[in-house]
Amino acid sequence: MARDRVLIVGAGPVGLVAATYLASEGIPVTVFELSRELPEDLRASTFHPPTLDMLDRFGVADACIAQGLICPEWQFRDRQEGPIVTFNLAVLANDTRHPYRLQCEQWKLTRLLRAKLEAAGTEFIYGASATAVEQDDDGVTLTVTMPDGVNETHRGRYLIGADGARSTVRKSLGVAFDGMTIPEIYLSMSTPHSFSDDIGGLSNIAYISDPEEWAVLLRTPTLWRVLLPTDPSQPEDVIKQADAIEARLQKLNPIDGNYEIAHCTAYRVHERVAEHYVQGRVFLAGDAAHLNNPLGGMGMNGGIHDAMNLAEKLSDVWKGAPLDTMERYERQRRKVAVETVQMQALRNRKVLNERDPAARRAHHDSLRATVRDPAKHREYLLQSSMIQSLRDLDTVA
Ligand SMILES: O=C(O)CCc1cccc(O)c1
Repeated sequence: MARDRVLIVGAGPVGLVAATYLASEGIPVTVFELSRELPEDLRASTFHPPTLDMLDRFGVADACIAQGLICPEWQFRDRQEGPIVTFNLAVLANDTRHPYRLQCEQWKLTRLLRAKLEAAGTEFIYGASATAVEQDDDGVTLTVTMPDGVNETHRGRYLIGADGARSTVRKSLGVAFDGMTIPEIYLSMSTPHSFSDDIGGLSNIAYISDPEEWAVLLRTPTLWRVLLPTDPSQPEDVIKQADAIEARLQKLNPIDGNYEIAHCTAYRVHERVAEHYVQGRVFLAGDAAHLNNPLGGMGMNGGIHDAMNLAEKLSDVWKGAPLDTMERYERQRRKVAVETVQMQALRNRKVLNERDPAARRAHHDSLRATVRDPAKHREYLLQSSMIQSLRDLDTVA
């Protein structure tokens, strides 16, 4: 007999949001995490308005807001021309309870959710490296290798793979993950240096276009994050060399003295969507199901939206709805990944590094016209804040 529970692989925001939803419905959950502790590194830090609205359900939105930075504005700038437009999320006041972007490190959310789950008696198994998933008519069997090298098997009624881009769950199901790798390496850094002290009128979130080297500047409660595209033919250790980083930051924003670098990573970026999100009793969510470039901060948010949609339907299934209810999860959320998130992320990258001066000018003019017109301004922000994609879900059978 299957142990009567849902197994969740991955204790990132996606896995823990799904776990919290299910636990709040009285459904027993076991969470498996590869690391020995919840990771505290700097990953996603942007929370869009509807994600905060969702987190309200668990009583954690206010605690994230208290630990984060409320950003009602974000900017599009150009390295040569300076500010092009400033979007103001206050125009969404009637569309969301949180008309702003919140900059808050994702680990603050996972800590809050874990505390809630632990208080509710949810089982966490750390250091568990998932190696295989099998299923039969009664349930699923997850095999994990523990830090001492011992293999364990765990049974459950259903399994959620929220185990990230290299998802073992997805691989174990043999689900294709087609798409492409972007021909750039992204160099992501953080520094305590305050860019807004040097650059007049700089918003806390700024996308800066340039035909040679676009940039993103993003402020978190304690640091500024900088994202730069990098030639992929260079080895990672060369890209991350201190003097190379210093030269690039000085070119972006010259200062006296050197930049202090708190954190630096270089990563390859993929645009991929899993062929299936649902295979019998096993479901994929977040990066395990879809990957896109980070421009626009849609990765973690989209993953949390997956987790809410999935958990709501799985909760119905647990209470007696047919298993094929889950197929609609795939139809709805896969469509969002392909038709909205991926398209938007690719467009964001294209406009940042547009080389044709006429096309660049046309884009800047179109942004200015959008911000000038209140209806267009709101419509643009409904899209970029991921509200519209949630509203459109109802149109999917
Ligand atoms: O657009 C966003 O919200 C995230 C873009 C970004 C900024 C800084 C570092 C990084 O890895 C991504």
